[in-house]
Amino acid sequence: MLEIKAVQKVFHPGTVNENLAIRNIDLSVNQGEFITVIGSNGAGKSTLFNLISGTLLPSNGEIWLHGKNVSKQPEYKRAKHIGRIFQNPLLGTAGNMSLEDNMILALKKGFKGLRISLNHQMREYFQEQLVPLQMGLENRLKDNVGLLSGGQRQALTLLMMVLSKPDLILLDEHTAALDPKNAQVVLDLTLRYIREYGLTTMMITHNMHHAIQYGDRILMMDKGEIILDLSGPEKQGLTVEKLVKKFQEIRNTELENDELLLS
Ligand SMILES: Nc1ncnc2c1ncn2[C@@H]1O[C@H](COP(=O)(O)OP(=O)(O)OP(=O)(O)O)[C@@H](O)[C@H]1O
Repeated sequence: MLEIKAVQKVFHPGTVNENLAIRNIDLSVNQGEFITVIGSNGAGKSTLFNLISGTLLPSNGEIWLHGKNVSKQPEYKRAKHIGRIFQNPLLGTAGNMSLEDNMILALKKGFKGLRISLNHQMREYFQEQLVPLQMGLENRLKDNVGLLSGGQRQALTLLMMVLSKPDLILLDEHTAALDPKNAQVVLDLTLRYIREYGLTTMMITHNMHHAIQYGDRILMMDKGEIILDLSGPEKQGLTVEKLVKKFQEIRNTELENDELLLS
């Protein structure tokens, strides 16, 4: 469903600050696949997501989504098909709008153009959706989202993303800014939604244990390249130690820092 063909991204080309952030990436993502993405700081993970979502356009190469070349398509057009959640819990929802208004916006996006208005039935539907979060949000439909905690807000962002029925979801360290308890709640919810709705997902994490434990496939990035791409039995037998060893074999070097090992 997503094809990345020989994509490169150069920042500040032709200047002293020229930076080849994405070297030459080929990647094919299948429908329903759950991919974890790891790599040290500056490896190019977020830049790759920016290229997929259209925040950035590639310097070379092509990006295809559902058989369509979207390489030059602006972000707002791709946003109909791609849901993205960032580390910052404030980014996915509008803090100055109520929960119900936020949710109706997400629902409208999911029904792509249908007129939907907020009525009693809709409120009941929203409440039904919020109950499983176990955060009491079903009783706070009229509260401004700005009043919610970071964990509550990130859980709401996830729910809204599911309501908007994206074809592909990009999770950019979306639990990293939360305290451990809320991070686990949001991660569990993420895994539940991915399973229940068969969401095609790419998830950046600095937690190698999570990267190994979850998903069908693991990508390791380094210096703008995908240096490891494991799935099936190869992924099942992985441990953090084996991953580190593989990195060292591929790069013929010690890890430059222990960022990859943070857990
Ligand atoms: N908008 C930008 N302008 C210039 N350089 C950028 C820009 N965005 C990223 N870079 C550079 O591209 C390289 C890759 O950065 P990127 O943010 O993709 O790494 P990352 O793997 O997501 O790292 P981290 O784990 O620290 O978030 C870095 O050298 C970074 O400085």
